[in-house]
Amino acid sequence: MENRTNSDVQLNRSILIVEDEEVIRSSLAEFLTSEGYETMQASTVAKALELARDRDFNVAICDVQLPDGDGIELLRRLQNIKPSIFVLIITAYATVENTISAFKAGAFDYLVKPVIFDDLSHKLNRLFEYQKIFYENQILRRELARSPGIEEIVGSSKALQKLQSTIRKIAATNSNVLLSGESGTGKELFARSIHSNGPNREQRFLAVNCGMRPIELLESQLFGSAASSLQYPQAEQTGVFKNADGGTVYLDEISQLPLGTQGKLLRAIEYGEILPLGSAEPVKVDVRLIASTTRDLAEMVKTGEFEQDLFYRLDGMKIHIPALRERVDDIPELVEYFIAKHSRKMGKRVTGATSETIRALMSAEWKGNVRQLDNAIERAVMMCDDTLICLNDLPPELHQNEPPLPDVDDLRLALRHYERMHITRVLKDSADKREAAKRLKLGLSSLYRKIEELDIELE
Ligand SMILES: Nc1ncnc2c1ncn2[C@@H]1O[C@H](COP(=O)(O)OP(=O)(O)OP(=O)(O)O)[C@@H](O)[C@H]1O
Repeated sequence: MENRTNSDVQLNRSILIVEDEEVIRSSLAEFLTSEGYETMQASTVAKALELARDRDFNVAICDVQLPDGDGIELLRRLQNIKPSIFVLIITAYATVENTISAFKAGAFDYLVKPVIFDDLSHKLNRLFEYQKIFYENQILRRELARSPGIEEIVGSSKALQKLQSTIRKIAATNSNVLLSGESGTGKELFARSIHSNGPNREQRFLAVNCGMRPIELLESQLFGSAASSLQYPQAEQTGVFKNADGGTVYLDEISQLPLGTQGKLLRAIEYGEILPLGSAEPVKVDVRLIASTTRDLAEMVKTGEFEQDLFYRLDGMKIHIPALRERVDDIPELVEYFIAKHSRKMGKRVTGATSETIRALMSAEWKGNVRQLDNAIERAVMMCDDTLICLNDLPPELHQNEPPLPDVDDLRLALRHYERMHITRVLKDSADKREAAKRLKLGLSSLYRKIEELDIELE
């Protein structure tokens, strides 16, 4: 557990001043510098947004009337770029309308012109005090939510909710389970969750990778071996089936289990009995078996690579974990979770990602699924010099080939852009349009209509 206390929260004391009147702007800058703050100055909305993208600050003081827009609109756009920003609005008159619209838009407080420095100083002190408590609470909430040892399955897409509900039902039964899905989708995490929600949660959960070779080592790891027979002195003598007696054995990538070993496993399932290597004495065991596979076991039965009876024993309780690209709605939550995890580990204060970064992450292919996303975020947190991860912090392959993202706020245009990117990618990855339509869960004629509507170029 990380030893972080509330007093570790170090606030960034840079302030952006957005004011078109040069005299007011520079006198504010001079006063704030003398109070120990770092300042940046902008005279227009455009310049303020440019600075917000490039520089690190979390407080802005904005005039309500600017040559190219108004301060309230600027506040909204600043919050899009830096969601954690605190804004003080400067108004010419303290009218009720002005004040209400500033607070409604999310301003922390407002100042009336001419700005009284004492008043400004007082409001900034209050703001920084509040900001400190805000960050401390955020850290505490995360610490509480992510206590080590508790397996957390992150995401709330429809697919994941359905999966969680199936898992809860299956977990309670103590039956054997087969988890299928691409590498990195979270099969082991789900296996642990099944175990810890099951009746034998107090007992052990032991995992073995079925790709382990040579076969004797794998078998002695699984079923144990009589001491005299040990060719491999490092092998376990008791084996995981016995060590996990009463609990769960997780067989990772069961498709790699040699045929001979599959027969022995079937015996363990059917009769609750194992035969340690080099022993003539069967040993009784009572374990829940959870196996995972990235391959289609039914196909392997057809080609004679997988024992049919073992397949039937496992396939009854099969759960498929969808690939990450099939549940993109989980990505923002996973990103937040991994940012918190890695920034805590690295002692950094990265609190999120810009919306264009989230968009890029949601349109990536994620062949390595959640594991690849976890690695990408770890790298991004390491690269990030700000409080928010931006596109350039991502591994190059994740943003170099992206078509330019629309610089628009219009939701319909942004969705159209995303839809176009998504359909183009699925088309590229599919053998033909029929397959693409199936993957997109669209009728073939709807796919043709989309291609035309969205002006998608076909290769
Ligand atoms: N929904 C999730 N929430 C949080 N972390 C996740 C989630 N899914 C996967 N992970 C994390 O992603 C990584 C890969 O998951 P895991 O090892 O369970 O995948 P797997 O499908 O068993 O992979 P493989 O087939 O390669 O063994 C782990 O660090 C896991 O904790």
